[in-house]
Amino acid sequence: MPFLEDGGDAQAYATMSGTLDARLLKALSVMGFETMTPVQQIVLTQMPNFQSDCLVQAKTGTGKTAAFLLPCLHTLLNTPRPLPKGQVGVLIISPTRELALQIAKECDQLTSQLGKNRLECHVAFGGTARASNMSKFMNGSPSILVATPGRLKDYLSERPVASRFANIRTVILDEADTMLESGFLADVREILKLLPPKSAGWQGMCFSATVPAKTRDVIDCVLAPGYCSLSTIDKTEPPTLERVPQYHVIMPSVVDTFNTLSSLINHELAPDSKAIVFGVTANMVALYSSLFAQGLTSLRVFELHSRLSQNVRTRTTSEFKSATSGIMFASDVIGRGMDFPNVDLVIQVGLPSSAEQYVHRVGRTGRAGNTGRAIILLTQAESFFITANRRLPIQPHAQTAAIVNDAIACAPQIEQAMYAVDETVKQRAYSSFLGFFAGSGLLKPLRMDKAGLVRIANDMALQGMHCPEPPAMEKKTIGKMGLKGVPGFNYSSGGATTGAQATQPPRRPRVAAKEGSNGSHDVLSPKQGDTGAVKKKPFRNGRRGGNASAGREGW
Ligand SMILES: Nc1ncnc2c1ncn2[C@@H]1O[C@H](COP(=O)(O)OP(=O)(O)OP(=O)(O)O)[C@@H](O)[C@H]1O
Repeated sequence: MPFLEDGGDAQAYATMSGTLDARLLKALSVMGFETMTPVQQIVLTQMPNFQSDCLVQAKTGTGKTAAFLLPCLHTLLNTPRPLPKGQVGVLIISPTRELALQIAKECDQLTSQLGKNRLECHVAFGGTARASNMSKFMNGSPSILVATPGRLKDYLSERPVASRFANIRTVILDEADTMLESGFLADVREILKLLPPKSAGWQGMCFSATVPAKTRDVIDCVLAPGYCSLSTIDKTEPPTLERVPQYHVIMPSVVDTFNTLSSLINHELAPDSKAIVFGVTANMVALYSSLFAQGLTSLRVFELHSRLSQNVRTRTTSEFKSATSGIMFASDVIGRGMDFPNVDLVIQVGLPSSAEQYVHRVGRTGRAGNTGRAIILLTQAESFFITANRRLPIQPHAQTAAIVNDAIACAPQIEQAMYAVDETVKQRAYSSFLGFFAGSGLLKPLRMDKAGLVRIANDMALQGMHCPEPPAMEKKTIGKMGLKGVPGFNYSSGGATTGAQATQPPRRPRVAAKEGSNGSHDVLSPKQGDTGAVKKKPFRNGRRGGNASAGREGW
């Protein structure tokens, strides 16, 4: 299918005959890739040569994976210095496990026509058995490795494994802006120290939809001076795809989240829809998913976040990829790069970690030339995100009033469904909500003190989750969140709650808050062998950093 974002003539892959390896061209044809996407075209026709260092920027969902795989695979297949057996020639570093698997799959498809000269592509990421994976790697002939930073660092710390990289030809950072953010940068630097030096001549490639100015400072970790910079993005355009109209729905407070989300889903989704709903923390996502699985939607409910086992994550990813309809409640583990075909709607509940993350999440729809819609559901207090990011083309949802009104009618059904949700799920969601806010740096710009945060969390638990009392919290956990001594908690002592100590009477809050899993958005924790944690600062100009309009009464 030709897919050019802005119209114009798509160049056929057939025109690359003689330039691109014939076996790769055959594989592209088998995959149904007849014409190049703009990023593929710019890389394959404008890079000085296929071995050049490059920084490539293109919008989400426009085919960056093939754009970085094709030049390096061509080089591997046509080099006068064939790769010694067992040596890794191409290393792709990806921020998430799911993305690593997706890239490896596309690589296998592109190398499917090599016959007995096939190139082995291996993956390495956390959450899987280290020993058996490593022995598979050591006993195989991996020419290509797709890895997440944590597990890769771990692999490289073993000398026999590191020796497999002595002939490395290309190092690729996918989602380069994430890989070069503070949470990951240390890992990336560490990995580069364990690889042959840049002076050994390997090619560096950095691909991303967004390249914030600050990441350019560190890009020289991977790219040699004078690298080629390519972009298919017109700087005057909004950073998301034009074909994805984007809307906001503003609800009064966080207590209204569940009813309003239900109303929004009723308004937006048809029986054949395929949608992703992003929540801010893994445990909030788990709550949405448990709630909506109580018969609130006729669509099949999928759940994906870091608190699930890797087996479940992998199975869910593959099932949602092939599903023709369904609703996936997800955290940022799939916020970037993941390609789920035919997603027609993306809903974001609460604040994304940054404007860039907002853009990446929107990019889960409207992919490969398809259409899609994106909606962000915020509380009144969180609506500063819209004004702080005017460059994002987010319009008020035309049916906001009806959606917010109909939320009231959804209340009885939500209440019933909430009773059926496991108390542990609610407790974890409550705790993650507190943890996120307490550690987010958002309290100050929202003019909310710690006692106010606990009050709002309790309101959400009592009125939103219909808990009989605020979920019990261990003193130790409260201390870790920096909330020691803050009134309003229902302390547990080794599992038993002492509810009388601090339960507040149910009270309709004037405002709301949002989320967090142990104080963090659910983006790849280095502990899970995935990525670095998101840095949490208040928003400003698209990044967290504070905003004058954020401090509404009630926060
Ligand atoms: N030349 C092509 N012709 C048809 N389909 C293509 C072509 N190139 C890529 N695709 C399809 O487009 C979709 C998006 O590709 P891909 O996942 O590589 O995008 P991306 O730019 O890496 O996205 P993100 O920024 O979200 O990481 C995939 O389903 C892929 O199979």
